[in-house]
Amino acid sequence: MAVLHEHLPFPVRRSVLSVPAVNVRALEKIPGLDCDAVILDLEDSVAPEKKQEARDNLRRVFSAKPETHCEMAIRINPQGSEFVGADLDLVLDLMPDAVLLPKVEEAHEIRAVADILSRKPLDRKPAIWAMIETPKGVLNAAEIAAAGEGIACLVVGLNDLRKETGVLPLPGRSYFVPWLMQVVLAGRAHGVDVIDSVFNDFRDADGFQAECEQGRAMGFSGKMLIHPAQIDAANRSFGPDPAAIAEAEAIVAAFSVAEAQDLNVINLDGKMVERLHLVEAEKLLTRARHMTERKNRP
Ligand SMILES: CC(C)(COP(=O)(O)OP(=O)(O)OC[C@H]1O[C@@H](n2cnc3c(N)ncnc32)[C@H](O)[C@@H]1OP(=O)(O)O)[C@@H](O)C(=O)NCCC(=O)NCCSC(=O)C[C@H](O)C(=O)O
Ligand SMILES: [Mg+2]
Repeated sequence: MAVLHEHLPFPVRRSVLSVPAVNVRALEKIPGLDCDAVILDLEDSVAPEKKQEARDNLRRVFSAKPETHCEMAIRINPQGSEFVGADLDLVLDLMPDAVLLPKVEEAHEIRAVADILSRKPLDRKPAIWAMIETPKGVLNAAEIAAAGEGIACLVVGLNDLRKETGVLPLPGRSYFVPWLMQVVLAGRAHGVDVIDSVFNDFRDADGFQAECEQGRAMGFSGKMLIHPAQIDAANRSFGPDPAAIAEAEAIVAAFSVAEAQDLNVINLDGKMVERLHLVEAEKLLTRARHMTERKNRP
């Protein structure tokens, strides 16, 4: 699983595609998709009477020992549901890169799952990702991000949040923006990655592009997706663009000359550039190199 990610000092999660675990045809497509991560969904996209069939499908997927280019997360059913025990047993058997918990509202939910994962002696434990998709989840996002114990990513779920709050889906997600920013701030404060919500109308390419750009501007690392047609636009929007790469290269070059060695701030073409920008530039170039390597892999 996720072989290229292991060589990266930080994750790349521009495009995080949800694939219903009950849909065999969709599961078979994963190796050919250029997304950074896949969420194998046992929750909302799987009817109650199909949950076991969906788990069996995932056993087959993992028995093929997939060495995919992307992270593999399994989204389990909510804690307290009749399905979660069997879902967690599956996670312990299959050892995906991450387990995604839906509708998380309090930090103890993260710790409970971390505790279950820690009962099995494992070299490498699945990371814990949390869906923030209820009013309480948004209010407690900082506490959830600070739960420690393997929490690695917050994923916003606006479908549930709309259902729970009655806030209307207006253009530009106007009334959701403060809550989205609250999740971004919570994640960034605690070194936890943040992924924007799905965009349901997968045939509306312009609307999707606009929402990716908005998510990028808000500070999200990437977007949860529902359809393969959304992958390229998400990769473009959340990946470094050519202008940003050129700027990063100029910053690295400017700081590498002998006269800049003992300077913390320099003048680069009339703009103040500090060493913190150098760190950012180096990170961006590493990300860009990783993406090019992945595109060029055989
Ligand atoms: C939305 C869909 C049901 C549409 O599916 P379909 O009608 O099959 O679309 P297409 O005919 O356009 O599909 C073309 C081919 O692409 C494959 N496909 C489609 N979706 C996926 C996918 N997600 N992963 C992999 N492959 C996919 C189809 O099989 C077609 O293949 P082929 O027949 O060979 O041409 C469907 O896209 C879908 O089910 N999407 C995912 C739904 C899902 O995962 N829902 C849960 C996540 S959303 C969420 O979590 C919300 C959150 O909780 C919140 O509260 O906001
Ligand atoms: Mg949801």
